[in-house]
Amino acid sequence: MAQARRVVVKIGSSLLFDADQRAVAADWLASLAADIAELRRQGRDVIVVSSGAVALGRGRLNLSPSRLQDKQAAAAVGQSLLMHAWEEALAPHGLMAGQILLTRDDTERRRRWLNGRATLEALLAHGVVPVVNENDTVATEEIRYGDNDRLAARAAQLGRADLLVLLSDVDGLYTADPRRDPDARHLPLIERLTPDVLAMASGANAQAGVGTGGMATKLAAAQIAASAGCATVIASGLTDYPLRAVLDGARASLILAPATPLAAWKQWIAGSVAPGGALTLDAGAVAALRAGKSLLPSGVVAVSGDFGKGDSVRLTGPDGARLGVGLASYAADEIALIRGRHSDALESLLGYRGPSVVIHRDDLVLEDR
Ligand SMILES: Nc1ncnc2c1ncn2[C@@H]1O[C@H](COP(=O)(O)OP(=O)(O)O)[C@@H](O)[C@H]1O
Ligand SMILES: N[C@@H](CCC(=O)OP(=O)(O)O)C(=O)O
Repeated sequence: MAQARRVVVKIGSSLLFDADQRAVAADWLASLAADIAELRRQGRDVIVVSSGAVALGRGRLNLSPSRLQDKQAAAAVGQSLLMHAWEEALAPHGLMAGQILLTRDDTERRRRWLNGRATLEALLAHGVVPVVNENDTVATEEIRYGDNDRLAARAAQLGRADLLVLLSDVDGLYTADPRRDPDARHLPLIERLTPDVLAMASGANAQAGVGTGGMATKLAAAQIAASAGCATVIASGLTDYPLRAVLDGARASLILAPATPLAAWKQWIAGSVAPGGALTLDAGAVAALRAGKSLLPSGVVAVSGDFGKGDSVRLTGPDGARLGVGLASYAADEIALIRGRHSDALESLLGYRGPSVVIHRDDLVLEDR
């Protein structure tokens, strides 16, 4: 955590909701908010993934829903209570909360993904703490995450975080469920999530009552995060100032990621996307890209194919030589309009203010010469 540039912190319902008081665990949340403020003072971006809407809504409505639509109704009531709690906790530190509600669909469709990513970046640029939860009111079984551990991993991927912190009621991964097996050993460092490691975790803890995850979903989340170049820490949220405790050396489990977020993102672009079109560039643009710059509209000579914003496109030089592949910030018909033009002219040509580049350098993978 002391090295991370961008941290996603996930808080489960059982930590945020005080079941005895049937209300937000306000003092604990205030201590977590102080930790978040401290991380931000250190120059780190923080994204929160917070459960608790269903639990809070149940309390307010005084019902124990079992049908999906009743849980969704509880979430609708509880989500505003949840955001209010975050606003109140962050305000003493001069911080604002910004609500982001996602379904699995939003993180699987590329255009929505890019929009979500842009919003997240804009919130962080404005100094806001994004507070992410599942969009429970519209999520049906097919498009639900169901637990916020995996949602948190997707948020980490969306935000290109380098650390995901899953705060739980247990201080990390053990060789077996420590509630059931007194001989279970704590594992401080997991270099790779092998099948043996994955088999150590069991599913949801029926006793806990609120929350849906269990250790198995935490490891599933850590796997998603690792593939996006993000390490995961599983730590106890049962103490006040839980992030400070981890920084001070409290027992926790660290699951490493094999690459950096940017390298993982570029591998994904290079490997898993079939290009939907092509751009021919002039010699100046080729030289600029080789020097590590983004692609400006002025360097695009020709567009082919019918691709949308966020789709991958092949890039070729003026002589037809293959240059690489990248994700387009604009659709093919828009690039046809703005190609060869200066970035200043884009707004009047397109009728809205979009990105100043056709392909951002982070979204670009060049072939070796
Ligand atoms: N191998 C394991 N190591 C640690 N905890 C485990 C393991 N297998 C199962 N568990 C259980 O997972 C629980 C954590 O999951 P859960 O209660 O869903 O957390 P949260 O509500 O914080 O998401 C622990 O309290 C523990 O009983
Ligand atoms: N979106 C739901 C949370 C789902 C859930 O319980 O997740 P978790 O606490 O990770 O087991 C809510 O806000 O109540």
